[in-house]
Amino acid sequence: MTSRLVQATSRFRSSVTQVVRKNISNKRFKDEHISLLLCLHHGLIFSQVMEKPCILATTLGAPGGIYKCFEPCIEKHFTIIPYERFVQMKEDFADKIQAVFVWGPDAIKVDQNLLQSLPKLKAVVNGGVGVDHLDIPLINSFGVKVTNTPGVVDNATADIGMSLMLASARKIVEGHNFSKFRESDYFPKSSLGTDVSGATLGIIGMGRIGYKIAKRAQGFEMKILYHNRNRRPESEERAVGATYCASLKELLQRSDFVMVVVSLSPETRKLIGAKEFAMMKPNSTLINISRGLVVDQDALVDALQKKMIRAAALDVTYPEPLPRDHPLLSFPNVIVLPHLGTHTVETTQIMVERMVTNALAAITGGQLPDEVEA
Ligand SMILES: O=C(O)C(=O)CO
Repeated sequence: MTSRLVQATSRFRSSVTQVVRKNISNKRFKDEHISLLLCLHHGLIFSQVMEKPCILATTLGAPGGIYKCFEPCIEKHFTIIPYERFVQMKEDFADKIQAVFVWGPDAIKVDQNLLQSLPKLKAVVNGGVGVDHLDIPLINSFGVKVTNTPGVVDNATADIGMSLMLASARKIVEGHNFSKFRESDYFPKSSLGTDVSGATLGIIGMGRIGYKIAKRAQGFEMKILYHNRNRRPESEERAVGATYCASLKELLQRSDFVMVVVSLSPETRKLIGAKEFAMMKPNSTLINISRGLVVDQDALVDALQKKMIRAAALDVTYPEPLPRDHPLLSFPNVIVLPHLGTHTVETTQIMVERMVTNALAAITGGQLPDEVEA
């Protein structure tokens, strides 16, 4: 009798599992259905459905989670647990998650609590290059590695920097708004732009992205200055004709466009503040594509109000996005983007593939292509 019951239960489990699997792979079940089934049959089918290693994806499924369309590339190797589902069913997922995927300064904090709740975690895998939002020593103290995607983001981020510089110089956003909402037929003369060609560009931070910007600026016949922790005579100065400024002050005093590309660290936090704005030319433009906190935003508002600089163009702010009533959004000469540095289909695809490679390496104990050391 007992053995017949065991056999019947086992047949029932296997037919339920097959139905669930088929419907998951055909995408006929919605997330809620899957969650419900997993709850109902927890213990019966769970281990069979979750046969791939699990990752916790922190913003994949969020409203506007742009990475959703890249799920197939991840799902080849992993079962994705969106953060929202994890929060609802922590006990079910906690000991199955082996990697956490985060995208830049994500809404979700990888903190002590989260790390403590994931005993099988091997890696925190970051999309993008900046890892200032991750406490690497803390993460490493749990025996967990951190990876990012260097190199992959350089062209797209440099392109955003150039787009912001050109858009600000040539009043692209103001011109568009005039065309769309105009109250008269004449674009005001006071709205004349300024030349990029032949102007002086000061790049703060001559890493891989700074170098890509310098290469692009060369095509615009710009004079290129740079300020960096280390001088880069071989690759940067000779290749792109950039001139090193040992002091930030010199760069600020000489540049028509100041492009901030440094990564955020305790040394670069509020690197550009009231003192620095006072050094800039009154017709200069500040472009920030690094992290919002590298610029003191209150000092920027003050500098714009006092016309100490001509304009600002920002891909990054704090917070992101800015509240709609933030004073920076009230200036016609300020462009604010919602951190679009890497947002192209091609770059994001490569970024996700690199994240998958890093996660697989961490889980299988292989060599990590992009480990970030503390
Ligand atoms: O790669 C990053 O960290 C970025 O923020 C690109 O904009």
